[in-house]
Amino acid sequence: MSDTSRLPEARLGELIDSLVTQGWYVGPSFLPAPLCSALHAELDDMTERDALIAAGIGRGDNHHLRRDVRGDAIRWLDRESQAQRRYLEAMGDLQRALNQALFLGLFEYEAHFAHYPPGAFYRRHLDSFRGRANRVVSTVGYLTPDWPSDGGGEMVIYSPDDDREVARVRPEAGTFVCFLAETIPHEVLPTRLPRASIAGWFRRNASLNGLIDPAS
Ligand SMILES: O=C(O)CCC(=O)C(=O)O
Ligand SMILES: [Fe+2]
Repeated sequence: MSDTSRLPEARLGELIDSLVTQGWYVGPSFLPAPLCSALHAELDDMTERDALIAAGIGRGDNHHLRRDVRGDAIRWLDRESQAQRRYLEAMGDLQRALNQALFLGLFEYEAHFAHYPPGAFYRRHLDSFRGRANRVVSTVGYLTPDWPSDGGGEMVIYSPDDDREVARVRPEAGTFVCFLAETIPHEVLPTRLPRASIAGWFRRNASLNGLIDPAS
């Protein structure tokens, strides 16, 4: 893996402009290729070792499995590998850039690996409900190289205003997507191939029923 995981200033600027004007950003070749392949190898290894857990929906007591809604298996990043630390460092750069440009007051980032086996999908949803949770900005980094055009598994982004499809993203290694968690509906179409990604969220400190920043 190369030495640096720093994100180029120009790409960060492009991302911020796009978030401001349309609420979402899609950046092909945004993440360094050596970093993606190290993370991909790590996720493959976790899949083989059965170290992933079926993803659910909802938070806290409301958490439950819904295979009719989402079919991925996940594992939260824990800084155990150099590749994870580099990815999180890059997200730290992004967090600083977002806070400086947009005064979002983001204070924390949480992220999980996600493996979608063939046939899996994630129905249309929002990552955060208005006025409830504290996820402000969503990110997805894709890890599978040479994704074919008939591989399925695209991420579809919808307009918050009129529900029209505004983007369809092939989950190709290096591509990075970022959007406003409370307003941008999106979904993952059924994938034909095993699909590898890291989904993450920048959070703002939120107070709920007198609890500061309740656990997710
Ligand atoms: O993997 C993707 O393209 C999106 C995943 C997603 O929407 C989520 O995990 O909330
Ligand atoms: Fe999502």
